[in-house]
Amino acid sequence: MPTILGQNQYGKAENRVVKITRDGDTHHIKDLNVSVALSGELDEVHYSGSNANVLPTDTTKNTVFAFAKEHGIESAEAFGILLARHFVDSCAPIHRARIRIEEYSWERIATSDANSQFIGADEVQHSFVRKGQEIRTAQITYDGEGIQVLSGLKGLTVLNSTNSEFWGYIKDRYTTLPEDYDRILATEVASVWRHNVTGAEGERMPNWEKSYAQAKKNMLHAFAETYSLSLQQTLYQMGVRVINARPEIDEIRFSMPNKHHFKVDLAPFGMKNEAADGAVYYAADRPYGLIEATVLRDGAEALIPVDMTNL
Ligand SMILES: O=c1[nH]c(=O)c2[nH]c(=O)[nH]c2[nH]1
Repeated sequence: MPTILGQNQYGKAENRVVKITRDGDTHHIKDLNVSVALSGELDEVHYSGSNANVLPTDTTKNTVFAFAKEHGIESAEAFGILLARHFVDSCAPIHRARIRIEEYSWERIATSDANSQFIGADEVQHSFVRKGQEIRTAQITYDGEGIQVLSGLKGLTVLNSTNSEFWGYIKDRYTTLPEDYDRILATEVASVWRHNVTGAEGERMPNWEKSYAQAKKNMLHAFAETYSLSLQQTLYQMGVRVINARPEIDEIRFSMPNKHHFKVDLAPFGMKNEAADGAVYYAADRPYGLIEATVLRDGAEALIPVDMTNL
């Protein structure tokens, strides 16, 4: 049976690069997990084993670390753009580069303790505690012409202890869920948004750090401020808020598990357990409802993949 090679890509995955920048005694930290995937004229290495067009994955790893030293890491997005352009523009057989980045954030340890050896300082300039909140993500793809920048986050867990209802749904012979007029709404937000940059010569890039902070802030505010009749409605409002607030973002997709909190039946113990009185809930971890949707600026093209598990 004749066979042919299909889609293929290669590169070094999960390069854990930590860059410290010193500003006098004040240190700054960038902590990234960078994965490189290259594609192009790579049929021969699969068919005959000829490595003539192969830039070793080991070299792609070295490039990540060397670029961190040479250029610094201003933001995950800016670093990813530099790398993607480098691989495609400097290596003829490579036609496309995809750089995926996870960023772990750190905050300074505050020491207002009188016994601290760092007298007078509220924060130790070189001591950090890992932030337990979300992981920031970025994916940059470059094909020699256009650039696509997807930014995002995952693991951002949020909860509203009221202002959420769920009722009026279809009821068939298998429906047992009681209608709820005051429930907990909790989810772990995973989101990816697309910037309307093209990579054209002379194009002004967004301030990536500010754009990220504002996108996150807007989605959190929308989560808190939406009186919710369903998680779907809340999700849509979160997307609307980001698109309306950030002109550089044209598309945003969310994957949000409904982290169910069920009121425990305390009737056997002669106790009422109502939301209005402050209830006790059982936090179930699975199964969970999984609510996913994209929100687009009117006229924008939907380009974020439906399955964003690996983004
Ligand atoms: O916000 C919700 N959306 C649903 O589609 C759904 N389905 C369900 O059982 N509970 C919920 N909650």
